[in-house]
Amino acid sequence: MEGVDHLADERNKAEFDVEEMKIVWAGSRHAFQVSNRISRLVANDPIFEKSKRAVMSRKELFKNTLKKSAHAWKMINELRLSDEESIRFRSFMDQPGFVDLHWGMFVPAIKGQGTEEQQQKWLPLANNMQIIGCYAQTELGHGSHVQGLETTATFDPQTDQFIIHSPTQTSSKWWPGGLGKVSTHAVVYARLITNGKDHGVHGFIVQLRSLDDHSPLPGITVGDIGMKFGNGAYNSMDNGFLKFDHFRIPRDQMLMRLSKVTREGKYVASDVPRQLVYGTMVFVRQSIVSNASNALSRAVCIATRYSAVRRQFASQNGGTETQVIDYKTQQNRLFPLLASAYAFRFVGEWLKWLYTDVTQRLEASDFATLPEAHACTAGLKSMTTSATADGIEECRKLCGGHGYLWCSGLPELFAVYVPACTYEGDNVVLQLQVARFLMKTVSQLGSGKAPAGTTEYMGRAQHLLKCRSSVKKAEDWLNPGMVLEAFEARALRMAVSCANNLSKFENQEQGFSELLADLVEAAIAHCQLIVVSKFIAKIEGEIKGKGVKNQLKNLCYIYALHLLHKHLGDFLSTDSVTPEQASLASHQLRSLYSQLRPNAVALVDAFNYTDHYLGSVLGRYDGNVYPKLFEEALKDPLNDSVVPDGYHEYIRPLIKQHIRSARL
Ligand SMILES: CCCCCCCCCCCCCCCCCCC/C=C/C(=O)SCCNC(=O)CCNC(=O)[C@H](O)C(C)(C)COP(=O)(O)OP(=O)(O)OC[C@H]1O[C@@H](n2cnc3c(N)ncnc32)[C@H](O)[C@@H]1OP(=O)(O)O
Ligand SMILES: Cc1cc2nc3c(=O)[nH]c(=O)nc-3n(C[C@H](O)[C@H](O)[C@H](O)COP(=O)(O)OP(=O)(O)OC[C@H]3O[C@@H](n4cnc5c(N)ncnc54)[C@H](O)[C@@H]3O)c2cc1C
Repeated sequence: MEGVDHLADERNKAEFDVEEMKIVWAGSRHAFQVSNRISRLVANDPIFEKSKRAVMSRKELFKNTLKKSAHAWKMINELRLSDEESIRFRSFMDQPGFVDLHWGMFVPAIKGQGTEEQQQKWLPLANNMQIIGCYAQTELGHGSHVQGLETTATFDPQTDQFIIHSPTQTSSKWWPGGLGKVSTHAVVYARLITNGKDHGVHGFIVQLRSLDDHSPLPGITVGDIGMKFGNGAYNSMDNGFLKFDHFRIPRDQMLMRLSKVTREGKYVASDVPRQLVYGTMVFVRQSIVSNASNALSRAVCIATRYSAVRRQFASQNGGTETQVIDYKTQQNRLFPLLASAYAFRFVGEWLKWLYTDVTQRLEASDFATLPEAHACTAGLKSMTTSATADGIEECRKLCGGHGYLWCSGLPELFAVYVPACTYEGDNVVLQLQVARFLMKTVSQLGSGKAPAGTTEYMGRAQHLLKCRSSVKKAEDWLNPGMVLEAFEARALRMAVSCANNLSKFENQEQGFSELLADLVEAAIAHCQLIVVSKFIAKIEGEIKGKGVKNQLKNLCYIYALHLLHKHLGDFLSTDSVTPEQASLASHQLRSLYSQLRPNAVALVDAFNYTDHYLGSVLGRYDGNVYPKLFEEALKDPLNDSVVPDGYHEYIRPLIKQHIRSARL
């Protein structure tokens, strides 16, 4: 029934102040107000309608993205929206497009790697979108191995120019978003060569297309790399290829904040770590962690509301059928994902703080925390995106058959989200960076250099390598100290075990490659510890609103104990818990699920998502699922006619042939 809230009973059960939880979720009252206002602004504008994306051709979808982006830009300017509001605007617009790379990577690359002079020249043009840029790093032959890139930038002292060239087919740029059809400029990563010497990979600002008619400049071959996974989905983005044929740019278009080439062709490296050339990736990895909580919370919101609407099988005493959310199996699959969405939100907030802190330190030439910032951004990007991609797919299954329908919103969400496990660094490659960092930290234990930040716990190795968990009853698993100790012991023991095994190899690099799988596991254990510890820190802070803290505590322990259950092998094999303690954890987890159950719908309402943003018939706020599923079905182009196109060519002859042969 239209206008009826089919989830009203669920909402009435809530034991906490949902409005206050909305503020916790948003991060602050101000952030909530911005999100609330901007999400409704987007939802109420018909230009941002998105339900037809699955049936649009690639060209229609791309043009629709251009239209939406241009309209968004007009509104942003007319309404004089702040940066924060504009970022929210883009997020609620919910359509991947060239603007993401322009604002998300091109502009940050110039800010991070350009000199003051270069920033003054290029940023006003980029900020006004008089030029549109992308981030052209990956090539056909190399993505992960950045030092293996083949594009060259050779300095020509005669003309004071760099000659940008793609010497092989594998050196063609391949994948950059916004490159295929839109970008006028790119930050291109190429091997810098001066006087015949290769100085490794550096960034250059390169104009690709004419600002008059958009045609590629002579010496540039550029286009789109073709359709990607899923209908609609990430196909709104023009990921592109790019080949240079001895293309010339002025010397001052090398991004020279970190190192430079003089008029005479002398290469001058500054004393800052060369890894700062990877700074844009660190920035984006940090933002991807916050985005993981957005994507996962959307999927969880859909699956939770639908699980409360959906009923299957009568209870034993007859009567009404059971809401599927009441099955313990459903809770065991769904509630940890709900808890993960909150966990990733809070670790995302913390990572933003860490990123701001390291940026300020770098400006003051303090590079001490750079390795940790790299390890945290890489590891958390990897861990949260993998868990989110798996979580979205689990939510689809939690919605049964209807979850597979496009209008559930879940297939498209999955198709758009899943490349996050690959872009900005393949998730395994990134965990190996964390593992390297951990092995270095372990090797320095006892050297007098106390580990700090997220590896501080390793400084308590003497205790953590020996301790036995003191959990004796199920409620002990609600003790933050006991939970943390189990996670710290597991992470440290896995890292130390890897380090011990590594030390048995004469050649460290060979040992590292033999032990890759174990190293990844150790890195994941460390990252999970970070997420658990930041969630615990959150619930130990000040939290307003009736019952809000209590709900967050339940979510925090569900998050931690489900990880313990999922990775029980690690916890048992490292003796971090006993089988009896593990069984007490499972008991506690079941009890937490029961406590969470009446609050489940209210906990997803706290995300404050509009129906437009969710884009799901199953996740509608009012729970009016069945009539709307019919409405959606009837909108499908196949239902435009009763007898389908192709009947006369292909169905009728078959049937007629059958009738003829049956008569014979
Ligand atoms: C119209 C509306 C407008 C409104 C406006 C709205 C605004 C909208 C904003 C939108 C924002 C959206 C956000 C963006 C969306 C993103 C979309 C995705 C697009 C995807 C882009 C990409 O994928 S770009 C390409 C990414 N590529 C990679 O990630 C490559 C992965 N590989 C690497 O990073 C590295 O090569 C490595 C980490 C694998 C290292 O390899 P290697 O060992 O060979 O390294 P080195 O020898 O170079 O270095 C070794 C040494 O350095 C340390 N190190 C490595 N990386 C770093 C680092 N980043 N920082 C610090 N240190 C680093 C490494 O650990 C080693 O240290 P040792 O001590 O020597 O061990
Ligand atoms: C949707 C999308 C958007 C993108 N946008 C951009 C963009 O805007 N700009 C840009 O420059 N790039 C972009 N990329 C490229 C992206 O950054 C790379 O694809 C990514 O970094 C992975 O690199 P790769 O493709 O070389 O994977 P590969 O490294 O070839 O990975 C293949 C397999 O090998 C494994 N592997 C590789 N190295 C190791 C190792 N050392 N140890 C163990 N296993 C290993 C990986 O785990 C993986 O299983 C985009 C990619 C996608 C999918």
